[in-house]
Amino acid sequence: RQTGTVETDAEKHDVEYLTPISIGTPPQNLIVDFDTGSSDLWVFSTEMAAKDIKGQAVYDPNNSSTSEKLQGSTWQITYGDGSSSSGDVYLDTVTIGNLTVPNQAVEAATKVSDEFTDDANNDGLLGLGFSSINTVQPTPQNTFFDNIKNNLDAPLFTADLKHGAPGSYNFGYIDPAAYVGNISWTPVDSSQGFWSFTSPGYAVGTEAMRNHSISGIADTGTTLLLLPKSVVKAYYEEIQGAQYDSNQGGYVFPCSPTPPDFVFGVSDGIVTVPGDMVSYAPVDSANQDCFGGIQSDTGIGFSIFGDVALKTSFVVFDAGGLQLGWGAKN
Ligand SMILES: CSC[C@H](NC(=O)[C@H](Cc1ccccc1)OC(=O)N1CCC(N)CC1)C(=O)N[C@@H](CC1CCCCC1)[C@@H](O)Cn1ccccc1=O
Repeated sequence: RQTGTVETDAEKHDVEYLTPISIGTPPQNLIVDFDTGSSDLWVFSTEMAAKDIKGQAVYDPNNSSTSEKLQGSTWQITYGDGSSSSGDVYLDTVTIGNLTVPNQAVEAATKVSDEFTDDANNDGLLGLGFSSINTVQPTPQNTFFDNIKNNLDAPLFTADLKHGAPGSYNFGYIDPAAYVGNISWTPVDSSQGFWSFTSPGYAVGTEAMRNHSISGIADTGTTLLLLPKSVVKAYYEEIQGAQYDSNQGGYVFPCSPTPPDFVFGVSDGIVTVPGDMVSYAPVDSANQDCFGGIQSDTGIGFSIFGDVALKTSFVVFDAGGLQLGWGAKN
């Protein structure tokens, strides 16, 4: 039985959290985005056109004595923000921290959309969703976590993302030093391949909780907290000068004073997103107006508890108990 831990770095404005992994023999080091909202491990590779690579590290299967091509297998993925990638598949050794999976499906990109080419810091994605939504054809492949979970002390991983500071992903154990008080547990519906749960209600600032079920997914790969239009409207109504800015594609408000906290329920507990974390980022160099970290989930079909919500807490993704645990950070 094993456990493992790896540090993840917050990019500017916590826009994404990037984590080092190594692939192949000898190990090739890449830095990727751990995404609990998807289930493919794909990386920039030597099979891509040179013009699509701008600063990223690439995986070279020919330079790994343990790589084995999964003949006839291909993959193609499109994300909620419209970005996409596709390619073919190798089995190879993948190591995260001190944990190694010898025959992990590594999806080598042959094509990526401009959003990925333009994100020089990100060499690929490591999906931590359920393997049922892996895109490899003809046979979907297991995620790193699914491959290793039976060798872990416990079939779970935790995300401890921080505001503007390195955080950590732990595998197989709950670090008691990472949280205070009790963890609030809520059941997960994995039928769509996501870490889906239903929050019983929310509150704006110091107001009383409103009974309003919000069904969504815990998604480390999404930057913002995307909620139902009615909830978002109720929140921004409490901020002087807040308005929907179609140019920015979301609600914008004066960066000061600090906006009210946003509180959402998790079964018998609550999670508080501090107002200063709701001011996602200044929209102009004058730093007058800020783009909101809480925006609408219109068109997605469910809410997304992205990094703005996750970085407030110590979050346990428990595949054994099929439950999510939210703990107050230490
Ligand atoms: C409505 S899901 C939007 C969400 N993509 C984001 O959150 C991007 C992340 C980002 C950050 C920095 C550079 C590039 C991209 O960031 C913004 O969209 N931002 C940040 C900056 C803000 N100014 C505007 C809003 C999204 O597709 N996530 C997926 C994983 C992403 C894909 C892009 C690369 C990073 C990981 C994924 O879990 C979302 N999923 C969740 C469930 C089902 C399908 C699905 O696909």
